[in-house]
Amino acid sequence: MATVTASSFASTSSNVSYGAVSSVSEPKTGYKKMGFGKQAMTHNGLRALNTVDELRVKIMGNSIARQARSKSFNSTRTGSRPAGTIVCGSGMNLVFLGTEVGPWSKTGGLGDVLGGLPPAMAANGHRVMTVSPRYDQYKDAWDTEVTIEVKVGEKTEKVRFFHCYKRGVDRVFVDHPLFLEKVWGKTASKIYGPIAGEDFKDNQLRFSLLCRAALEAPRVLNLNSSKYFSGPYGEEVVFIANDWHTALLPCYLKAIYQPKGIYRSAKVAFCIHNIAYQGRFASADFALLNLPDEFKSSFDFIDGYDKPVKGRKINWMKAGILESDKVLTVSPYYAEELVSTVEKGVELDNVIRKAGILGIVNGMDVQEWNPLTDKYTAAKYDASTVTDAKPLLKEALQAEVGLPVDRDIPVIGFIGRLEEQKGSDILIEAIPHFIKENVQIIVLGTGKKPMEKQLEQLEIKYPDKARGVAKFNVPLAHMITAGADFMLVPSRFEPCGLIQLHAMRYGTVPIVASTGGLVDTVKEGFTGFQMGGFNVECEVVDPADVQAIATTVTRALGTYGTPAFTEIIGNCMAQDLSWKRTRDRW
Ligand SMILES: Nc1ncnc2c1ncn2[C@@H]1O[C@H](COP(=O)(O)OP(=O)(O)O[C@H]2O[C@H](CO)[C@@H](O)[C@H](O)[C@H]2O)[C@@H](O)[C@H]1O
Ligand SMILES: OC[C@H]1O[C@H](O[C@H]2[C@H](O)[C@@H](O)[C@@H](O[C@H]3[C@H](O)[C@@H](O)[C@@H](O)O[C@@H]3CO)O[C@@H]2CO)[C@H](O)[C@@H](O)[C@@H]1O
Repeated sequence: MATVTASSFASTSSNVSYGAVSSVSEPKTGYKKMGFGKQAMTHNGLRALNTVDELRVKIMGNSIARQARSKSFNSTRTGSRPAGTIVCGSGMNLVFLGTEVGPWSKTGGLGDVLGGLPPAMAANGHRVMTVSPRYDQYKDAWDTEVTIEVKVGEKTEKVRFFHCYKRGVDRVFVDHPLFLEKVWGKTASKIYGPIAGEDFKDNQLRFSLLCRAALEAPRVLNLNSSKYFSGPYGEEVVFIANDWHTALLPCYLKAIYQPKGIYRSAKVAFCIHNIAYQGRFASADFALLNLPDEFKSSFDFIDGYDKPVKGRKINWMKAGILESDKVLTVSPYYAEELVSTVEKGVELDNVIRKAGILGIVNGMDVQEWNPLTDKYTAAKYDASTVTDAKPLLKEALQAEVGLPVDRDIPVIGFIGRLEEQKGSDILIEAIPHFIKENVQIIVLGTGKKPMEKQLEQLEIKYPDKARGVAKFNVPLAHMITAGADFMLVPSRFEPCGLIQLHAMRYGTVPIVASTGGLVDTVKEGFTGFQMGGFNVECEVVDPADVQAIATTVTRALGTYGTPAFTEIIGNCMAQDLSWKRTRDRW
């Protein structure tokens, strides 16, 4: 069988060539007609397929090509492959769909996963594409000049695809004013709404368009990105839809494509990164989605809340769960939690129980988060030099945020979106209980305005001890991860959490709430400190949780500078936290 090794991708830079395109007319495609026009693009790297039939011929050819390839991979490598056949390596054609894809767009961990997991899957021999919105004029992604037309709401929208090839992955960006003109690159804050907590009114249309485009991309983009794969991905595809924004993909697949004989064997995996965001809307909005009535029951949902309307509504995530072939989430413990109670499953526990769920713990992007090469930190280090580097990095961090510079004071960091999930409100109440210790604390986050205000108060209340930075600041996130001694993760719930993974790789000891992936990834006394589970009610700050933070922080500070602390740092840094660890399960 053909195998593609990680190292063969490691050095692969993009060899996508779009050639001379100036005189090429645009292929206008209309799904309604199921034809893609006859104007094939003549540039080297990419052309639009002429007809659906042509696509089918290619796919049939592909299975023949695959049989031949299993006899001799070398002949494929040396270029004897017939032009236009799809080469799938030994793996599958994977198409990840998400609203965030790092480093191009990110408000949090979803962007990290869509950034880091696909290259790991590519290195495992799969052909991998990600599809996400083009929120900015990305300087590294080129116009494929392939356009399609899709029905969104009551209108037919023209969508254009941009593309680049990085780390073995075809990164496809969906270009439409609903994304770029709304967001203009402000992807840390404006992907979902004008401000945190407020959604764009047309989000259903935006994400409907995204799902429609994602179903077209594997068919219409004739990608020749690497020497291992060529031609369109075709129909033998596994889609990996991520979170509620992508829940329409399995629905459109079943409603629009499969009845026409297209994507017959395609499968959809639906990955839940956060059950807290489900996409609940008024029932009447079902009409916007352009789905047949038989899908209504998958969306139908009743809750006791008035938002966005009282009582009966539609729930995108529910439909994503029910209409997909496989439901995944980002850690085994979170998978258990989701089906354990109504509260932890956020009223979808019964639906998930019915569908079944598999939890696979997240990996982290060890390329972006590497203490030996980190472009944002002043000293580079690994496990053998961590004790020398940490004091320098700590001093740089203290100076950066304006705290007294003193390498002997243990520093605690916090990084996260300021939502109830992350427990920053509990932390704020806990700080007075431990701030009298020899300690400094630096809190970085953006999100809900009242929580940002709480952060900004820290400096006023504890000028020599605490700083709150209400900004989305990637360099500072790296500096905190490297320069702090402890990383506090006081989440009410945490599907997986990447902060603690980043921290451990940098020899920064995590102090975590015992929930979700924090349970799976941080071992009490070995790689960090567990605080116990917190009250998941978001409206209250439970005094017991405040106390748990204070007690555990004091306990952790007690180990600072001891051989036990050094051992924990060593244990943290000795782990393989990369996607390699979990990609086989995926
Ligand atoms: N102000 C700021 N400035 C700079 N960087 C910031 C920042 N605030 C957050 N970040 C970054 O955003 C990422 C946060 O990732 P997490 O996985 O911890 O949480 P999130 O809740 O967003 O993700 C959800 O999805 C992921 C992926 O599945 C799950 O791990 C997680 O549990 C789930 O809640 C980190 O890379 C962090 O550095
Ligand atoms: O990567 C970080 C997270 O990004 C996603 O979460 C976003 C969510 O999907 C959006 O719907 C929106 O959430 C807002 C929600 O819709 C609104 O009703 C209100 O409750 O405020 C929410 C926050 O603004 O923004 C979320 C990001 O902030 C992704 O779904 C998560 O898995 C990721 O954790």
